[in-house]
Amino acid sequence: MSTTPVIEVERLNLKYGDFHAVRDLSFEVRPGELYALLGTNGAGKTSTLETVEGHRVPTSGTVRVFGQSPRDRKAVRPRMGIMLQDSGFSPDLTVRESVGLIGGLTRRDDDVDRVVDLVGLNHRAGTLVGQLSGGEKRRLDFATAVYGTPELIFLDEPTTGLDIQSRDDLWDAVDRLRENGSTVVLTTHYLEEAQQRADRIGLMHKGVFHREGTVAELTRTLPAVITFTPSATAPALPLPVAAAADGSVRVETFHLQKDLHLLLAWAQDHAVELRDLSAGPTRLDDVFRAIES
Ligand SMILES: Nc1ncnc2c1ncn2[C@@H]1O[C@H](COP(=O)(O)OP(=O)(O)OP(=O)(O)O)[C@@H](O)[C@H]1O
Repeated sequence: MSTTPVIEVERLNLKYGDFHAVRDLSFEVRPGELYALLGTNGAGKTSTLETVEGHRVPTSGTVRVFGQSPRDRKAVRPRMGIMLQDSGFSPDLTVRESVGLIGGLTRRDDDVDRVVDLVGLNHRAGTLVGQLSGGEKRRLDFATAVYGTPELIFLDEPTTGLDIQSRDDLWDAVDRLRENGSTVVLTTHYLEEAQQRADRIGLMHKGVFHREGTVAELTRTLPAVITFTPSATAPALPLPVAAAADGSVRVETFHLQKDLHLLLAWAQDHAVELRDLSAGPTRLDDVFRAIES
């Protein structure tokens, strides 16, 4: 597989009038990666993605997709599938007719029924778009991204409005596309999905990267947390803790396994019950919450 980046963004700046929405942003997405562009509201994710997709001209900086300008639509557009937040299909067309239009719009070939089946809408193939539920419409949006199995797929909040089964189905379909070699760029506010699936994450805040790296690299920057409530008669604890008014205590540690072992051994030796014990690695949510603190 080629190691030339699929997407190269170098010192991208985007301004809306006097407002500087994206500042000197640089990143690349490698072949076969699932790259998640995450961030706080108004961080500049949509503006960045619109530029990478070729819909917006940078104020300054360079964006290359497959080594070319994404504004070169003929060369680049057929190679990328975009799932927008709303594809804007006519409510008067059926699902099958709508999926049939995607080929003409994207200049990719595929079998309409295969795609309808892939996005789980075969039981609705003859239904008018205007009569679909919110989740079914979202699956139709997904069809625009996967039609013709493009090399690069943009998924903008793909699972918003989907029930758990539909989410699993969508991610199964994404997994199959990745097995086939597709590169995926994801935006989502469901951090768990990014934590589970992203190879790398660009975490944006106010137009720049707050952090960029693998989930492990991002979460490693914050301590893991152990919380529990010791019994009132417990002897001195074996670790420094922060106590809360309700009697619970909190341990912050970069050595979770070692400190948890120490604590459990101490509790066993002193016959102390650690009520409501919880211990876990740092989550992406914590990295997010730390942005503004
Ligand atoms: N057309 C526009 N004109 C003026 N300002 C804009 C325009 N589009 C976006 N902005 C501003 O630029 C900033 C970045 O917006 P953008 O939509 O890229 O952020 P985002 O990270 O996608 O946010 P969200 O998570 O809330 O969707 C925001 O402050 C937004 O108000």
